Order: sequence, then structure tokens, then C-alpha cells
Amino acid sequence: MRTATEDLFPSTPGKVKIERTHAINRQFHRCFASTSTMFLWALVLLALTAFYLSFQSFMDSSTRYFSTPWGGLHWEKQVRASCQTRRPGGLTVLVTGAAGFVGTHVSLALKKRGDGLVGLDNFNSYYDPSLKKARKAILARHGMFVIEGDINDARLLAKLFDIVAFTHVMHLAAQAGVRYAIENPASYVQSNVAGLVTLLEACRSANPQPSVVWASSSSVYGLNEKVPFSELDRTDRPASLYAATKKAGEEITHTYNHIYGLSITGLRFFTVYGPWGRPDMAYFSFTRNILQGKRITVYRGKDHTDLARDFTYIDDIVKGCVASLDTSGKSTGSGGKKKGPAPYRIFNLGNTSPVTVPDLVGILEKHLKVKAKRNVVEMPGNGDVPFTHANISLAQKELGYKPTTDLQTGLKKFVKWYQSYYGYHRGKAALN
Ligand SMILES: O=C(O)[C@H]1O[C@H](OP(=O)(O)OP(=O)(O)OC[C@H]2O[C@@H](n3ccc(=O)[nH]c3=O)[C@H](O)[C@@H]2O)[C@H](O)[C@@H](O)[C@H]1O
Repeated sequence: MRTATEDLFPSTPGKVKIERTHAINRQFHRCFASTSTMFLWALVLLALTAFYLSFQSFMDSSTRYFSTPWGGLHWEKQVRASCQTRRPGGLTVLVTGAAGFVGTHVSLALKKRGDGLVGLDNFNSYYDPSLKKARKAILARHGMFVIEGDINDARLLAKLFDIVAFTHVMHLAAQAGVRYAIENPASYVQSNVAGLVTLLEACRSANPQPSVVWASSSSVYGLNEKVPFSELDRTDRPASLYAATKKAGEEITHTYNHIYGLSITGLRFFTVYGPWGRPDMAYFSFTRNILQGKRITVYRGKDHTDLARDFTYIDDIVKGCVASLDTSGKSTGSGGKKKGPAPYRIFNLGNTSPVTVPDLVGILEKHLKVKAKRNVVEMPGNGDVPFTHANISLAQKELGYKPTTDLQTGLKKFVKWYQSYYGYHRGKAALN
């Protein structure tokens, strides 16, 4: 029988040592076993987390890949079919901003005469995208495919130039609107500067290089007071960020012409209006408000002078665009290298007869047979210029450009379209 003391202090110290060692070992093993189990669990957890994360990233990238709205054999077939020319010597044109106002009209004119073209448009929500979708549907009926994509997507542009040998690029995609630049300056830089450079990069690398015709703006004349505005006048005093980005575009395109031999034609459009137009523009929003019995705001100058614009009808602009494509001359570069000088041109495309904003409202009242409720307020300092007036002699000489539609006639056609499109009376929209 062992005494309590023996239990506490055993007589055989060695045995005690052994037993203690065993006990420690057991504890150690238990402890080790539980630590290694924990370690194993931790490893399993780590592995699971790593697997989960990589699975997630795989799913993300594959979703991105598979959800790309362009690409694939069917898509390429559509692009190629849309670019088929239907006349000898027909042009093959990439039209950016094809679902836009000017883009749609120019595309239809080209398609109707047998050129091959494909459109690109990001269908952004600057104004009602359903109007853009409706324009796209009309183009589709005429056999033109409009890709939903952005000019900032270099991969998409490279792909397009890879599968089609474009002879021309009609670049009309842009962030438009003078006053909206106060609200969203970044969108102007994104589209009119970054997007333009991305597009020009694709053009200069293409083989063959296309000729580029693109939309600049009358707004580049800014604070110029010499009338009518000539291409030789100063354009270094823009009054809005919109104007500044268009002016930047003129300089940027010059660089690409100089370094890479790209043929460039910049068109300074003067307040283009007409059927299927832009809802953000005065003639369009005035029409909407007048018909809805809402007040319209008419701006006037600080000294109570009326503002005036050289409003230019869309059909005249289309003729100027098509003539610019036809006379553009070739780009000279290949393999991204310039082989010789290429044309660099800038033209005013205006109407040469400015009309005041109050007179514009008067014409709309007459065609709509509704009196407008006017608020006349001083022009806010948000980028507007008091007047525009185009000298078109250069375009006349080089392009045979000769506008034929006055504001009375053009607005009559616009009002007819507007009432038909928005269901004010029965009838078919003019462009169909
Ligand atoms: O040629 C261009 O380069 C530009 O033309 C167009 O700009 P703008 O000439 O400013 O046209 P637009 O907005 O129709 O205003 C017309 C007049 O109505 C006045 N205006 C305007 C709105 C209003 O509520 N009240 C008003 O009096 C206003 O003060 C102005 O006097 C394009 O939008 C632009 O993208 C660009 O292409």
C-alpha cells in the first residue's frame, strides 16, 4: 500500500521519471495531435479559401469574357456582311456614333448609294437611348449592322480593323452639347479626347490606313467676333469645355496626320437640326415643351441682344460629309509608319444665314400652331457664345458644298417628323 507521501514523492524516482515522461509524452502527443489537427484544418481552410478566390476570379473573368457584347463567328459574319459594297469603287466605312443624329443620316446616305459600312455606338444615356435604338432599327432595315461598343475599347477597334479593310472612318461619336460640360466635364475628355486618341491609334496601325473624316464644331471659334467665321480665323479662345475638346481634337488629328500620314478632314458643324435630331438641343426641347404647354427659356445677351445661330439642316450636312469622304485623299502610312505627306483639311459646314433664337421660336409656333410660353432670361455664363455665322467658301470650292434648306423649310420637316414619331398625329416617320 502506498502512502500519500509515496504518491507525492514515490520511492523509485526513476520509475516516477519514466511515468512522468510517459505522461508528458502522452500530453505532448495529445497536444501535438490536436495542434497538427488544427494545422491540418487550417491548411484545408486555406486551400478552400484559395480555391474559392481563384474560382471567383475565374468566374469574373469568364463572365467578362463571355458577356462581351461583341466577338464570335456570328458577330464577325454580321460585320463582314454589313461592310459589303454594292457598287464598283464603293467605300468601306467605319461610322462611329452611328446611332447618333448625324451618324444615322450619313450612314443611310452611304448605304443607299452602295457603300459598305459598319457602325459603332455606345448607346449612352446622355439623351433617351430609345431614340438611338429606333435609329439603329432603321439602319438594320437597310442592312447596316451597328455594334454596341465604345471608341475607347482598343481591343474592339483592333478586331474590327483586323477583319475589315476600311477605306474610311467617319468619326461622329462624341460627347455633344455645350452647356452639359459644366455638369459632366469628364465625359467630354473621355469621348472627345481619350476616345479620339484610341480611335486614331487604331487607324494609324491599320493596314491599309483609312482616311479619317470627323466632326469638329463651330464652337471652336469661341469668342471670335469677326464675321462670318472663316477657317483662317482664331480658334484659341474657346468659351466652353466642349469647344476646348473639339479644338484639342483638331490639334490631335493634326499630330496623327504629321507623324503617321493619316488623311484627316475635320468638319466644323454649325448647330445641325432636323428629323431624328438630338432632344437636348433648343429646337427639339422647345418643340416638346410648347406641345406640352410648358414654359421655354429663351436666353439673350447681357446687353439685351438676341442670340443667333447659323442653324444648318441635316440633309445639307450629310452632303458635306459624303463629299468629304469622296474627296479625302489617301492616308500614306503603313505598318504604323508615314510614307509621305497626307491631306489635312478643315471645313466649315454651316448655312451662312444666322437666325435669332426668338425667331426660331416664332417659326416653331407657326408650324406647331401653338403659342409658346416664353421666359426670357440673361444667358448664363455656362459656355454659350452670342452668335455663329459660317463662311463656307472653302467647302464650296473643295467639296461643292451648297446648303439649300432654310430654317423655315427645315423646321417644317422636323415638326412633321416630331409629331409623327411622338404620336401627335398618324403617319410614318420621314426617314423610313
Ligand atoms: O454648332 C455647334 O458646334 C454646336 O451646336 C449646338 O450647340 P448650340 O448652338 O448651343 O445649340 P442649342 O443647344 O440648340 O442652342 C441654340 C441656341 O438656343 C439657345 N438656348 C438653348 C437652350 C435653351 O433652353 N434656351 C436657349 O435660348 C442657346 O443659347 C443657343 O443660342 C450643339 O448642341 C453642339 O453639340 C454643337 O454641335
